[in-house]
Amino acid sequence: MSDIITITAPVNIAVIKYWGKRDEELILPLNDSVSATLDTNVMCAKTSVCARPDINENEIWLNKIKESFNNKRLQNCLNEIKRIARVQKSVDEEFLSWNVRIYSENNFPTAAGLASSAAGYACLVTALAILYKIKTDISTLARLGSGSACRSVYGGFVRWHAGVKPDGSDSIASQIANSLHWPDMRVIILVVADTKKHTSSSKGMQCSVATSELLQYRVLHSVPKRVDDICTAIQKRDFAKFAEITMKDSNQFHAVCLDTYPPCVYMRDISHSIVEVIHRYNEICGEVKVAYTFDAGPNACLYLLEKDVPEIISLIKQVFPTSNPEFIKGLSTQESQDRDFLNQFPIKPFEKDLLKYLIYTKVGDGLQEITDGSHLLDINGQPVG
Ligand SMILES: Nc1ncnc2c1ncn2[C@@H]1O[C@H](COP(=O)(O)OP(=O)(O)OP(=O)(O)O)[C@@H](O)[C@H]1O
Ligand SMILES: C[C@@](O)(CCOP(=O)(O)OP(=O)(O)O)CC(=O)O
Repeated sequence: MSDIITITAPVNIAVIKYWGKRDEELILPLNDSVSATLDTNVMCAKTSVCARPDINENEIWLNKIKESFNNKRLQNCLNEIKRIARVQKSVDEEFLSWNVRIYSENNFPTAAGLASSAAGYACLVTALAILYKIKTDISTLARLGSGSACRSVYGGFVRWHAGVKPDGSDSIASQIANSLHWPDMRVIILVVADTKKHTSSSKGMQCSVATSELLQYRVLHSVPKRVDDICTAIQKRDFAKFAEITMKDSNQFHAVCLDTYPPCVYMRDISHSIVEVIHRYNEICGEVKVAYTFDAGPNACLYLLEKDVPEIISLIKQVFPTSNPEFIKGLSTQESQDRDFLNQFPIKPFEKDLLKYLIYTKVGDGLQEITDGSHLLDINGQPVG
């Protein structure tokens, strides 16, 4: 019988996007990417695992529902961890013969373009690596589940190095700066839709690699310089530069999606309206105070500094009116009292409830092992509650 191992893992949102693989099986990217890891107190995946002789087949439960284990990525992760355990002789053969139960929950919408797979796989492989007592680079294991998951292993600002080796051994994530480096950096996620998206990132990027000429240009000419420049901007805490690169990279990524044949359309009218509002706001301020970025979905992720949060929240509520009494989730915040500024803002309010809610959060730490006993499985390996 094994102990129960429980891990929490964060979501990460890329500012230089990963889009396109050079190896589908090993999940090796065409380009480096850079992200910020978000606070697990607001958004996280939590996973408990155990191995027992009385579990008849490997099981995975996601958000209280038993899912099929017949999932290639999941099996690749488990097989690789067991292979390493055999090589390192970290557990005995009997332990290796037992089946596992994986029980995972996300405290935010799954498969909605909010990086659930990143948090989920980072959590899962870390819990299994501890269960099988192996010593290895966790980001490499997480990458086998979902590329972007390798960046959720670390807190703060993270770079995933594409690497050049065919076996992927140099395709790993590393920390650029920890979560305390830029303490006033804040993140607001504007949730337009929290339902499952039509074209998964995996399918979408496969199609882009096959058909988009712009993707080739992006990989060769745009990303290398942007990655260097944004790492420098992060080191120097140069918000204006960080923001400009973030927005340009999001725009180019979605241009690649449209250059894909047939096109992958992830942004919606409301997404484009958010882009317009942010550019108008920055223009009026005479400096770049807020950046937007969009993953493979319509939801916007805004990066901004803490001092500007009240004004931006008030502006969003004015331009995108809501009837949701619980519109703001996450950290507590205040709103701006500067009615003059808001009254003079040149974009008139859109129709009500285009935005479902927003999540206010900050840059946070990476993975954490839960040692206070709040597991999702009890001592008999059964789901708690
Ligand atoms: N906590 C979890 N544990 C294990 N697997 C998970 C977990 N959360 C999500 N997943 C896996 O990730 C899949 C969702 O990945 P998908 O890439 O479609 O969406 P997303 O990660 O929310 O969006 P994106 O990657 O575009 O930001 C789920 O169907 C499931 O297989
Ligand atoms: C747009 C993105 O969010 C794409 C993420 O793609 P995934 O990591 O979900 O793809 P797979 O490796 O196929 O699982 C950009 C990013 O996070 O860098």
